Amino acid sequence: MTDTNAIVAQRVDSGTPATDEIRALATAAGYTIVEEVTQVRAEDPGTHLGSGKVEQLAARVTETGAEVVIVDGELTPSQSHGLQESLPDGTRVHDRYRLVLDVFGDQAGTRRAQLQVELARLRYDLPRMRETADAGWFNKRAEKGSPLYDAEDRIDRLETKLDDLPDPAEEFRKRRREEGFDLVTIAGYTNAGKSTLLHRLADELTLADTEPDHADRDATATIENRLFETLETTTRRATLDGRPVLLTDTVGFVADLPHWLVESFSATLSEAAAADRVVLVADASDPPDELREKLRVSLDVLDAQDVPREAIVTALNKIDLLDAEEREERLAAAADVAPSPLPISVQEGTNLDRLVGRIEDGLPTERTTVAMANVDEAMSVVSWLYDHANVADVSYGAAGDRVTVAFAARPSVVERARAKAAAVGGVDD
Ligand SMILES: Nc1nc2c(ncn2[C@@H]2O[C@H](COP(=O)(O)OP(=O)(O)OP(=O)(O)O)[C@@H](O)[C@H]2O)c(=O)[nH]1
Ligand SMILES: [Mg+2]
Repeated sequence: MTDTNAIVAQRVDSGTPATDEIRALATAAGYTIVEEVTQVRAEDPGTHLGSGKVEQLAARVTETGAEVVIVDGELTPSQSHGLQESLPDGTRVHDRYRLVLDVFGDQAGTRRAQLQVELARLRYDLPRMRETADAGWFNKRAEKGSPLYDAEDRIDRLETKLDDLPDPAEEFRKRRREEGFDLVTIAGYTNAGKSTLLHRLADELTLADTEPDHADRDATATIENRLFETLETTTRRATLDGRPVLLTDTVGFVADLPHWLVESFSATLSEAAAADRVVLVADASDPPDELREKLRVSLDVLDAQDVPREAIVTALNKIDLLDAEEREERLAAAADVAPSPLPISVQEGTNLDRLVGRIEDGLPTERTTVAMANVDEAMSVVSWLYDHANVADVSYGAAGDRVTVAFAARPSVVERARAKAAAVGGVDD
């Protein structure tokens, strides 16, 4: 964490400036905010803020001794440069994306996350380096040892390194999948309640939790630190209506997250692609337009990962914060972009049974029967099936010498049931 004084600057086209979110982000990145400067006007192509406002900002930087100016928005490389030139020497200018990268950087706990953040930073810095490079320097960019060459070279090497780096969590999931577990991934914007949902569902564990809780953060974290709380995927075992699944929590998306940044965290997104079901969690307490937009972006990201739409269950969380009219309004807004969104409150447990039902609906099942000789051991197979499958019917044939069980279960359970039946004298049906 840095301990640096910063001024927050925000420009809005119209309406009223609101700096809560950018302040929370800046604080999470370790900055002490000593001042804020806001403006309502059209964007200035050269310096983002209007020239009068930039002068005022420069004066405030001098008076407060702030080292950094944080602009709540995306600055083009030339705007960054233009703004920097207008501020006292040595003032650093960060935009919203740079800040997000700082927060990610501070919280990156594993080697993989650190490399991903470094890669994202370089992808962000590269066009800005090109912008500030003088012509002579720019022309030499192909030469080894020049900053641009080094940055491009490092990007290439980081991409290769990340491809080659074994991911223990991925290995774990792969193994479990081979053992026949269904995979359910929880995705969505930061702060939507994904981790809360994971814990809620995983709390209903009936089997021992086999994986260390590696990515859970300090429960005493301050409210500011809740943004991007999850930077590593966490997988827990959960039992949904008697069916064991692996539930994976993922890194939250952020508003206006540019694509290159999303791609830098594609390891987390590939979790979504590998899953049987994706629960897309949205914060229903966001204003309707924002809710709709966040869902749209989330669905785009999932589309880009080739997640089929049928595999997605959309949940509108935190409805405990809304009255009946607001709920209707949010549901209508969400339904514009995502089919049949389900209103839930993880905190109060509202509609979680319906959510579990919808998750289950899409999991692969096979309907079949096994038949066995009616011997004592056959009864233990029948009771095993009651524990692991959805048993529709048990019948004993006319002569009472055979047992036939009709059931539905995921393919791996079917396979195991067949093996068990064969071991106690299975007969062809
Ligand atoms: N009112 C209300 N708050 C909730 C509910 N579910 C979660 N929250 C709160 O929302 C905040 C964010 O929850 P998290 O579970 O950390 O969100 P997340 O989606 O994992 O966020 P990132 O890890 O940052 O992506 C926390 O303060 C939760 O207590 C809910 O149903 N109602
Ligand atoms: Mg989380």
